[in-house]
Amino acid sequence: MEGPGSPTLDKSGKIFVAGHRGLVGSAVVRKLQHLGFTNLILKTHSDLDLTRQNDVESFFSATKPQYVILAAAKVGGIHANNTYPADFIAINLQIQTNVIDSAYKNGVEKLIFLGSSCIYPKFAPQPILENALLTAPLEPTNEWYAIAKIAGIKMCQAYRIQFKFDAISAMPTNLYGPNDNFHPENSHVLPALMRRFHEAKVRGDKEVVVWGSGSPLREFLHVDDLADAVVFLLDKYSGLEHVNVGSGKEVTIKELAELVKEVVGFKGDLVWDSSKPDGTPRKLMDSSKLAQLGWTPKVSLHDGLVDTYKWYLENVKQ
Ligand SMILES: NC(=O)C1=CN([C@@H]2O[C@H](COP(=O)(O)OP(=O)(O)OC[C@H]3O[C@@H](n4cnc5c(N)ncnc54)[C@H](OP(=O)(O)O)[C@@H]3O)[C@@H](O)[C@H]2O)C=CC1
Ligand SMILES: C[C@H]1O[C@H](OP(=O)(O)OP(=O)(O)OC[C@H]2O[C@@H](n3cnc4c(=O)[nH]c(N)nc43)[C@H](O)[C@@H]2O)[C@@H](O)[C@@H](O)C1=O
Repeated sequence: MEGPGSPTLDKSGKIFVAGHRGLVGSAVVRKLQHLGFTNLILKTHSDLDLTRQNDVESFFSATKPQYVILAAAKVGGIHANNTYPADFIAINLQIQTNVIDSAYKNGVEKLIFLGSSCIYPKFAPQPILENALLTAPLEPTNEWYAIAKIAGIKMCQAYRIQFKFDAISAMPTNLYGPNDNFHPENSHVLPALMRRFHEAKVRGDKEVVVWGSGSPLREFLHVDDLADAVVFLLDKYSGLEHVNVGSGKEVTIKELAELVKEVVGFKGDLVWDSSKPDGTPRKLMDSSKLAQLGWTPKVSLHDGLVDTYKWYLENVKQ
């Protein structure tokens, strides 16, 4: 699944993929390896804790990467964001500040920072254009994470303006795929439901509980598409403004739950737990800027779900 044209990036150049064992980082590594990049710098969280400024500075000064893909972050679904606000703001601010600053100081040629569609106002006009940023209040369940991500965008812009550092930002929509987090409470909706339906099918349960009202709309993108877009932007884009990365297709949570149920093969009923938050009612991004640059997604939600469930069966289930 490749974007148009082969990247002009130096395939033997050192690329530091921060967060390479996560959903996004692992997909980026697969993509880079497929394209023939040979010099990937990969450090686990225990090898290098990116919240520790001195360690990050020593790492950059010793390795001098040419490119940086910043996919390490404190990430989670609506419950995790709502329950651990201090972690979501502090860890993300620390990681991104350390990495962006050290990358600049150590001569990195290009850096891409990953934000999220939750940076936009809760009631932003839909589909959401890049210029909706900072025009109205955020969704309260994830404002701490969103504020950190907005600070990351602004830090890339500030370093570009003051130091001519080629740091860009991509704003992905809700992602899913291999190496997602399938934690029962702290994950995002899609992996949470896949696991819950699978376990209910195995146990022969009659019902599965789904959170909220089912009415919120979400836009989902397969992580292989996102990885393709990240490499595309690293290669082709050097602007001040962040770039939305979405599929352009949205479903209600009820429609998503029905789709996951079908793919997993669970035959029982859905029960809605209205004590759980819905979060933002709708967050469909306008990704026409990326389309005009020459990139469009390829993986349909149905095919992506089939692919992810196959991965889940082979890698996660007990
Ligand atoms: N998943 C999604 O739906 C979306 C994700 N994004 C963005 O994409 C990026 C990647 O997210 P995703 O892949 O889903 O997240 P994951 O949680 O799957 O991966 C995050 C990675 O970061 C690493 N990490 C976390 N803290 C540290 C640290 N202190 N030092 C070193 N490594 C650390 C984790 O390692 P370990 O597990 O060992 O801690 C993990 O490998 C994030 O910036 C996120 O905001 C944007 C929109 C949607
Ligand atoms: C990517 C994005 O992800 C987060 O925002 P979110 O889109 O609201 O995240 P979510 O995937 O957790 O929920 C989507 C919807 O789905 C409903 N829902 C039903 N049942 C389950 C369920 O079982 N688990 C979860 N998590 N949600 C469920 C849930 O109630 C909500 O209405 C941000 O915090 C932030 O991290 C961010 O940027």
